[in-house]
Amino acid sequence: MMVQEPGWEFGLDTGVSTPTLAMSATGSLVTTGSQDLGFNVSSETRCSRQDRVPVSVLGHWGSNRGQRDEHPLLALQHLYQHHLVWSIQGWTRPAPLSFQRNQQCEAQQMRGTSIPAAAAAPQHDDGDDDDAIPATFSRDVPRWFLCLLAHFLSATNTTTTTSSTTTGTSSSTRMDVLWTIPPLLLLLLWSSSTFVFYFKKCFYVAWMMCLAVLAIPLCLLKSGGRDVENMRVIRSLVRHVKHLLGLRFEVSGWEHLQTKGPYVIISNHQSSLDVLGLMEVLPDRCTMIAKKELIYAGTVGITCWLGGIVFINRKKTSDAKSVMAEAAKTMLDDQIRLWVFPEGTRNQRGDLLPFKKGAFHLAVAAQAPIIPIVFSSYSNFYLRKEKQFNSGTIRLKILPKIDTKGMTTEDVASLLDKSFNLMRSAFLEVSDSVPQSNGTRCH
Ligand SMILES: CCCCCCCCCCCCCCCC(=O)SCCNC(=O)CCNC(=O)[C@H](O)C(C)(C)COP(=O)(O)OP(=O)(O)OC[C@H]1O[C@@H](n2cnc3c(N)ncnc32)[C@H](O)[C@@H]1OP(=O)(O)O
Ligand SMILES: CCCCCCCC/C=C\CCCCCCCC(=O)OC[C@@H](O)COP(=O)(O)O
Repeated sequence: MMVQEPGWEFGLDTGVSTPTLAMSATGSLVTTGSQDLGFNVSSETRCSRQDRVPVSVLGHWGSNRGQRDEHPLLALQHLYQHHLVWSIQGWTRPAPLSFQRNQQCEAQQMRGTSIPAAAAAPQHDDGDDDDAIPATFSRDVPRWFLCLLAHFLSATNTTTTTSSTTTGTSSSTRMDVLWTIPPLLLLLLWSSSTFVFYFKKCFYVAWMMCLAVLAIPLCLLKSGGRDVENMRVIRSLVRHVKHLLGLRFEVSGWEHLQTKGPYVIISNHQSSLDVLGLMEVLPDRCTMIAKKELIYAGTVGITCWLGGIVFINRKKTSDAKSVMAEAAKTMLDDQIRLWVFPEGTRNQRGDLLPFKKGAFHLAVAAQAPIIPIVFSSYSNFYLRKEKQFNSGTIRLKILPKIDTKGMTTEDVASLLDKSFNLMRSAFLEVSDSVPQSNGTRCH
């Protein structure tokens, strides 16, 4: 249900007396849990201290609790009770909000959908009445944070206005602005989980790119070119990245990786973060099958090529099949292990996607065993839609090998089914028992 409900105002107490603080209050209401409440409140405005920001409430109340037809304001009230946070330009901290009915639209609203009494009347926050919408939310965006932001904005403003007249003043205010950036960054990291989400993602990609710059000469020195042995270099360079992102791995079933000779590892694929878990358990002489687009990922692409990664064109099955048939031969000739993501794409839907057949054809062609590895669900610390990237624990479960000796292409379908069922139940099991995220503050 989409409901447009104009004429409600959020009073936004900025806590800052400067009239220069301009805010674009475009945001969405999100819960700290993982429910998709699908409720948006948006407004673009400039405001100063205690301005009332006119917003239109646009939303659909899509929880799975049978409340679809609920009035959006009642839904909003409900959300408040569930500790939702108000996000302004991506800062997801509870902001001091107050609620007031816009007189101009009163008539319009009376004609439209009925408005629940609790939401319609301005309320007073007595601090312990959880059933009403409080008039002012006391879980403030810290005042000093807003002061610093205001300082930053006014310093930027001063720089623009003074730079044309006095060079000295301009450079000192520029220094002022520069000095404001690190604490501002820290404060944003502290106060906004959305900012943390983007920051960590950008940091991850940038850091991996930098590590790859280091990896390229090291790989060339080690092997003189493309060689699976370069994966040792890559593995040791990537191992520490988990600490920087606040991630922890709990690995079980190490003994199943003690298999000699070539084998095919299959695992579920949730995100590019899988690389961290992969490097945690990567056996010697093991490389991966990857989509060919990865080779164009700058320094990371070059490193992947140097590590002997086999690139396939997923859009051309015949090409992919012949590359994988070649890989089966190389596995045997060079005693190599291959890691395949049989889902064929990233998937974070809380279950496994149906498997593609390539990995099983590969194992049968090389008569090599399959070792399934399951990564627990990332949903307890990483939510792409909700822009959450907290610290967390990932369970990696290495399952016993599945032999393929004597199998032919006829057996591929049953081999796939067997592997899928084993991995699916292991995935549900490890995801169920995985500890919850350490919270938004522990990044
Ligand atoms: C220092 C720091 C630096 C940075 C450090 C970087 C670290 C370095 C980490 C890298 C980490 C990489 C991570 C990448 C992760 C991905 O790139 S995931 C995406 C790429 N991977 C895959 O797609 C693998 C899985 N896909 C497959 O196996 C698919 O089967 C294929 C081969 C692509 C074909 O796909 P499809 O045509 O869509 O579907 P599918 O139904 O499976 O096959 C169609 C037909 O072909 C047949 N077929 C399929 N495969 C074969 C085969 N091999 N032989 C014979 N017949 C076959 C099937 O039997 C089927 O025929 P029918 O049985 O139905 O008659
Ligand atoms: C053309 C660009 C390819 C994307 C690579 C972006 C560069 C990322 C840089 C640093 C991250 C470090 C490790 C990267 C390895 C991630 C490989 C990956 O996760 O590829 C996605 C692929 O499994 C499935 O792709 P789709 O889900 O079908 O889409």
